[in-house]
Amino acid sequence: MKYVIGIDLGTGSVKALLVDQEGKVRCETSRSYSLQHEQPGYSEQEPEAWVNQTVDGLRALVQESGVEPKDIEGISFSGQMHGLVLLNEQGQVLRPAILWNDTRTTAQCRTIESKLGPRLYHITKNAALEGFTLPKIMWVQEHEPEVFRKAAVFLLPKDYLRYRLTGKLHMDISDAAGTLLLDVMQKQWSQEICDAFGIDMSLCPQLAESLEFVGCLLPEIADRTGLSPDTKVYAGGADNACGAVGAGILKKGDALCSIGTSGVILSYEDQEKDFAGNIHFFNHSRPGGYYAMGVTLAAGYSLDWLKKTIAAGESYDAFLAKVSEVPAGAGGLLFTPYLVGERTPHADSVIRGSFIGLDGSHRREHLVRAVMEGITFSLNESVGLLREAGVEVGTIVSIGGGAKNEVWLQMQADIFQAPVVKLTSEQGPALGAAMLAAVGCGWFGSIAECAERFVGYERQFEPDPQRAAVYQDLFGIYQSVYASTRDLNRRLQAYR
Ligand SMILES: Nc1ncnc2c1ncn2[C@@H]1O[C@H](COP(=O)(O)OP(=O)(O)O)[C@@H](O)[C@H]1O
Ligand SMILES: O=C(CO)[C@@H](O)[C@H](O)COP(=O)(O)O
Repeated sequence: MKYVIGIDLGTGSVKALLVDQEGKVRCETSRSYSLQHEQPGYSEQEPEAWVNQTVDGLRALVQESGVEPKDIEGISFSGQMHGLVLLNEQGQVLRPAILWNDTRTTAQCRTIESKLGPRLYHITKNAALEGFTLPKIMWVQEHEPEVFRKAAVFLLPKDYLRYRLTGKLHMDISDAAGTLLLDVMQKQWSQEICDAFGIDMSLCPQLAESLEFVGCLLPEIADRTGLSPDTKVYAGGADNACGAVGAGILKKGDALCSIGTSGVILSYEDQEKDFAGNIHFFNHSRPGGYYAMGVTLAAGYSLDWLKKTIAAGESYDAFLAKVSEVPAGAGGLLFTPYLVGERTPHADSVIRGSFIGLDGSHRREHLVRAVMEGITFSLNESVGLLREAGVEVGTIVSIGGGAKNEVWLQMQADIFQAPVVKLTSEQGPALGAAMLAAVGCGWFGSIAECAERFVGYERQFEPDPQRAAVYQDLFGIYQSVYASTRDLNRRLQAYR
């Protein structure tokens, strides 16, 4: 039997999956690392921690699986999007990576808008948002000019990891689409955007398709992990593109809900479509494909925050056990998940979360249910934007940590008013990365062919008409909380 490895470089941890030719997960490991929030709105990570934890996880994967290293044919990657890694001429990291959920770049976004006007959307198909990479590059240019002067190339997180594993510098197109420097339809770096902001084109790395073979493992990495130096490495993709691959979202009409640290609603698109910048539009890992996506910045993060705050040390199952005892609507308690600001539909780095309607009778499970509902309402705003743009959102495949809980899956069906499907084996973007390696190795003729073997659907959750009606009503109230708390949060900003 032959194997491939899929690596997902997430925000909280790196996960490695060893998958066989039947699509069965033979072994998995996970290693975590921390986030640094030096100031409110800042979110950084040390790229060296990604490398060390990945190498450690790979070594454990090889050892625990007992598989012969020569039988592991290929590796590919999925990674948290948008994070800025700057390297000097020698390939050394110049400063900590500035991550997707860092919101310090509002001023740079306004500069991008005023300088490029409609050209930004025309070229990149996206709006200027704090999380994207170009504003981060501009922030370093303005605030750390001595660092910027030394910068020879920029990479995204999983591209840096791949560089350290292979010694080869590339960025894959699905991830490059989230930089605001890529001409998304032409799949080329935009000279016009680089010129507008004094960025030398040499800062942009060589582009690769997700399925492209980029090299083999460095001997030093093979030594440290126990893998063969002949293991073939394929470029890989953005975590949301890989999540889509791993969930079989590969043709028009397919839609995905992912609840990880962030939350995502995504639909496959087979051609250019105008979302007027309200929704992200990126290249898919399937060659020639695209996807439209709305993002809730603090989805799983919000539930994690509540768990850490009121139930530290408890398992998720224990923490969520009583949620099913509380009816839809959490006893009149509403939560907005704006703990780190918001992306879709309110691109707002200043807004923060609220509990509205707290009552003396509310117990812990009301808070927990309200947080789960608030996250799902936020994702429903993205479902609404897709539907308004004419996308038919039918069945939605649900992945990520949020898909582990059946009450939450049913809640998704009731709030989205769409059937929600759970995968047989929910491995998230790491499985998508393994599938890219499997296709790269030539096991299958296409990603779709691989998905037929690797992706299975276990159960479908149908919307319950009564609960759907309750949620529809509450959703209207939820939507008005943003406008009602916007100015309050601006006034509170000084106290953060
Ligand atoms: N058993 C569970 N039930 C419901 N939600 C869970 C469970 N376990 C984790 N989660 C949620 O999923 C999130 C982590 O999801 P994951 O897909 O692993 O995230 P990431 O890839 O961003 O690190 C947590 O923040 C938490 O909110
Ligand atoms: O910013 C985005 C997408 O635009 C995020 O989805 C990141 O890609 C991080 O994802 P998770 O760690 O939550 O999976």
